[in-house]
Amino acid sequence: MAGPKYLTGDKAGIEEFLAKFDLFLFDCDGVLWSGDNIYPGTAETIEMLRAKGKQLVFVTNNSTKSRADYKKKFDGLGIPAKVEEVFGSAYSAAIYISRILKLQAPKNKVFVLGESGIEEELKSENISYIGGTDPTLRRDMEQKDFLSIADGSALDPDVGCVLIGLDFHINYLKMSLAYNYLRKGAVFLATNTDSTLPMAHGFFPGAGGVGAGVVKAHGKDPLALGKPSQAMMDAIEGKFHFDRSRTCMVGDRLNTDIQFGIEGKLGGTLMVLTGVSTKEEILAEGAPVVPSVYLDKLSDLLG
Ligand SMILES: O=C(O)[C@H](O)[C@H](O)COP(=O)(O)O
Ligand SMILES: [Mg+2]
Repeated sequence: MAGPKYLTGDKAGIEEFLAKFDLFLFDCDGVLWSGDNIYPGTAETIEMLRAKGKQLVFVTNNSTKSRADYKKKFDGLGIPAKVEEVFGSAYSAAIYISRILKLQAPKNKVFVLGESGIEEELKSENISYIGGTDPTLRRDMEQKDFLSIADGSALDPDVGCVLIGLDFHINYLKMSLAYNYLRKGAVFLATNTDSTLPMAHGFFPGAGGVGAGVVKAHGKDPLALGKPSQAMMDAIEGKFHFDRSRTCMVGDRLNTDIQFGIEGKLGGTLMVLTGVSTKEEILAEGAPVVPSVYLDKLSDLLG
C-alpha cells in the first residue's frame, strides 16, 4: 500500500487534493493553535478555503470549552468562524446523554470531572449536574471526607452518570467521589480519552491522562464520545448532512483525528505535523493508522 502523500510545496498536488472535497472537518489543538498560540497562516488558510466555497466544521476533543467559548476564542484569534460550525466532545457527550442515554428520574444527574465547557453543554441540553467547577471540591481530602463518602452521606442519590474530561483542577477528593458514584452503578462516560494535550508549544497530560486514576480504580473504561467515536461522526452528520466521500478530516493526532476520518469512511484525511503525531509514526513499516496526505503545517495549503 502506497504511503501517505507529502504535499508541502506541491502546489498542483494541493489544488488536486482540495478539489476533491466540499467539507473539511477541522481538529483544533495542534492544527489551528497550541493553546492560545495560533499557528502563523491559520486565519489566512481558513479564509482561503472559505473563498473556495468549502464548508468547515471545527471538531475538537477539548471539552474545557463550550461551543460559545470557542466562538469567543476564534474571534479573539481573528479566525473567521460561526458558533454553529463548532462541534466539541463536551457537546457530543451532552447530546449522547440527552438523546440516547436518556437518564431516568430520580437518577438523572451527572457527576462531572472536568471544566466549565462540559457544564455549559450539559446545561444547553437541560441535564442537571454536580461536581465540575464546584469551588467546594477544590480542596484537599480530609478524614471526614473518607467517612462521609464511605457511608454514602456525601453522595447525591440522584447521580446516575459520571462524565470525565480534561480537568485542570483534578484532585483526590473529586476522583474519590467519581469512583464511589461508579461503585453505586453510575454509567461511566468520557468526553474523550486523549493521553496528551498540546499546549504552549509543549505537551501535557490530556483528558485520558487526567482520568486514568478513576479508570484504574473502577477497572473498566468509560464510553468516550469524542474522536474517534463514530457516535460523534453520526451526530455531526445528523447536524450537517454531508456526503462522506466529499469530506476530509484534518488533524494532528493519528489515534483520534485520522482514525476518526478513516473509520468514518470519509473521502480523505490530512495530517499536519504541528501537533501530537509525528512523521516517523505515519511512515513506519506497518503503521496502523495512516492519513491520505500530510503537511508540515496547515498554512502549507496556501501553497
Ligand atoms: O486532552 C485533551 O482533551 C486533548 O488533548 C485535546 O482536547 C485535543 O483537542 P483537539 O486536538 O481534538 O482539538
Ligand atoms: Mg489535535
